[in-house]
Amino acid sequence: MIELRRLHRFFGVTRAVNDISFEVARGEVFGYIGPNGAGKTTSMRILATLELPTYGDAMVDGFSCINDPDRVRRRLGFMPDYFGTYSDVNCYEYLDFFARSYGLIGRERHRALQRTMAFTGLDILAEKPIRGLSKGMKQRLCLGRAMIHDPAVLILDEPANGLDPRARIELREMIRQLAADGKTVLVSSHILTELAEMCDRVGIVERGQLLAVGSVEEIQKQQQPHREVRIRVLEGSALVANFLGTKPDVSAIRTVGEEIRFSHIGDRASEAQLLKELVLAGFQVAEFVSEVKSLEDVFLAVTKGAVQ
Ligand SMILES: Nc1ncnc2c1ncn2[C@@H]1O[C@H](COP(=O)(O)OP(=O)(O)OP(=O)(O)O)[C@@H](O)[C@H]1O
Repeated sequence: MIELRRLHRFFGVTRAVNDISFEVARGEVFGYIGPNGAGKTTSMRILATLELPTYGDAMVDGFSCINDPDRVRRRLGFMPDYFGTYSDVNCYEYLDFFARSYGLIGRERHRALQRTMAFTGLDILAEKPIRGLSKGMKQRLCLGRAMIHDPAVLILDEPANGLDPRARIELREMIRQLAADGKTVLVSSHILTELAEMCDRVGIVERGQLLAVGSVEEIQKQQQPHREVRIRVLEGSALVANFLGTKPDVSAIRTVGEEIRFSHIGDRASEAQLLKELVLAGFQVAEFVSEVKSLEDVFLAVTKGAVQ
């Protein structure tokens, strides 16, 4: 549904986007992560047809942002990182204005407004003037504005910026719900942990370049192919250590009391197989924990902290 094809955008000597390519499938939530100035906003603005690339192209549902901007706009909702809200209108009037701008009329517009206000939880605040809304509610309103024409693709530029923990969780749930409804979502952030739970895949960008792409687990595997595993048995840890020593994908075995730690090369399935073998060998395994690097760790391993 989204495709960046060798996308470039230069501003003078600044290579804001420098040869970025990736694809996002229907119903997927893709996290676009990078430090300030990495090029996230610029590539999202190109997808939203607000900016033209220097080279390359960006596609939405198969339509080019350069050659077919009107078709792209029909299929895409964009929530910018800074958005203007008209403070003297109420929530209903604000969304109604955008519904009319998208050419929705009559019953269709009414249904779009009902659907959007119910989804964003703004139905109870329909009459409230925008100047009286909290930051979290304004963010919901802006999400509502981006989805009023029921687009297949949503581009959300740092939507969680400045939200309190509860509002962040609510936003995450709304994004997951959109994906469950078949929408494709590209969401950016420089707050890494915030994206880990809501994204199917992430792309890490820095200085206009895509440094890594895939699920957090895949990127973690590329960075460090083995995982640290910690197991606890009720008794016989020395025997377990001997048993593990016979396995070719296990190394660096350490025993502390009834706890055994080791490095394991393999995926989740081979870990589960190892656990099964331990249990079948008669060991009473009380705990089996595999430590996956957090998104934060992956990000630090991939990026260099460079700015331009
Ligand atoms: N219109 C412009 N003119 C000149 N330089 C620009 C322009 N827009 C962006 N840049 C530069 O391009 C680079 C990438 O900026 P961009 O806003 O895309 O990054 P970002 O990853 O979205 O960062 P942030 O998290 O701060 O929003 C930066 O160095 C920025 O200064």
